[in-house]
Amino acid sequence: MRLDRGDELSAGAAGAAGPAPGAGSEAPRCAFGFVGCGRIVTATVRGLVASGHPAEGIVATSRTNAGASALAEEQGIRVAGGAAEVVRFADTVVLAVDPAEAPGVVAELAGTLREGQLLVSFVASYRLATLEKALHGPVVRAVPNVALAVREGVAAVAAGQRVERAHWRQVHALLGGIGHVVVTDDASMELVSAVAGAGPALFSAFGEALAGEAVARGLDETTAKVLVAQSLRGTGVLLGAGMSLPEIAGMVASPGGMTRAALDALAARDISGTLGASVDAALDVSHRRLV
Ligand SMILES: NC(=O)C1=CN([C@@H]2O[C@H](COP(=O)(O)OP(=O)(O)OC[C@H]3O[C@@H](n4cnc5c(N)ncnc54)[C@H](O)[C@@H]3O)[C@@H](O)[C@H]2O)C=CC1
Ligand SMILES: O=C(O)[C@@H]1CCC=N1
Repeated sequence: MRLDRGDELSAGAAGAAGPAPGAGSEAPRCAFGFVGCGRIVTATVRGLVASGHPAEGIVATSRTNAGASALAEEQGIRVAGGAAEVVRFADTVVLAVDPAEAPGVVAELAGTLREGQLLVSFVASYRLATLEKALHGPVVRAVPNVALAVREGVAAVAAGQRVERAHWRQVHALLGGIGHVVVTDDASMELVSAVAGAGPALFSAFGEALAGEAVARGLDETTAKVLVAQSLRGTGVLLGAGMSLPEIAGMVASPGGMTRAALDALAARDISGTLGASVDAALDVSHRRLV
């Protein structure tokens, strides 16, 4: 639902709280406000709500508000009439628009953020220094991934110079319950995006290729996909149980057995070179659009 009046926020169909349009002039404060409401924000909000965060404490806006309204229908969050309204009602503002849109949105936000109000940017290829120069306030750059949706995400974060202890608490409130938070520096963020932001897509592509090879050799497609998907999932659970990647490989590969032969074939065909080309391709895009 889009609001008609700038001082009110609406709750989606699944949300219980929030002033009805036409009621009072002050909406309850929202812990998190999202400017941009696409794939990564959907993942973040699903994770937050699944972890018990009240949906009425989340507000979002998107270009036409189609994305924000869809997420409001699904999760019960509030929809704001635009970026300025998100800033007005949220304690922490999260910027998650396309990189090409970010400079314009940041210029719009520059005049509206309150003194000391934290902005967390998920925008790829958008340097911390550029954000700080435009906003003159506390800013954190974060590279999350979509596994936040199931509270198994990872997010690397780099903090600007005006970030204080209280802001770190806000960052942990946003990301700490839905993913592993790794503190890093801005210079590492392009690489982080290439391996972890893109990570779920890369592992999915690897699984698709593996299943495809089984199908090409005669296994039916459904069976192949189930086998590979569950192998991928099980590997993740083993990692979560504390095993390292080499330990998992070592537990599978019997000396002189099938897995050892399979791993050797991968190494002989330069799996590192293949993945290196993938990382380089991602970095190339990132560096070309870096601002
Ligand atoms: N999808 C992912 O796994 C990850 C994405 N990111 C970054 O997060 C940002 C968002 O990514 P996605 O959610 O995948 O993109 P998306 O294309 O799914 O969503 C972009 C959202 O921004 C909104 N938007 C665009 N221009 C706007 C404007 N001027 N004002 C308000 N809203 C506007 C769109 O309406 C849409 O809701 C990008 O910068 C991306 O690089 C970072 C890490 C992971
Ligand atoms: O594909 C992209 O450009 C963004 C950054 C990392 C994940 N998604």
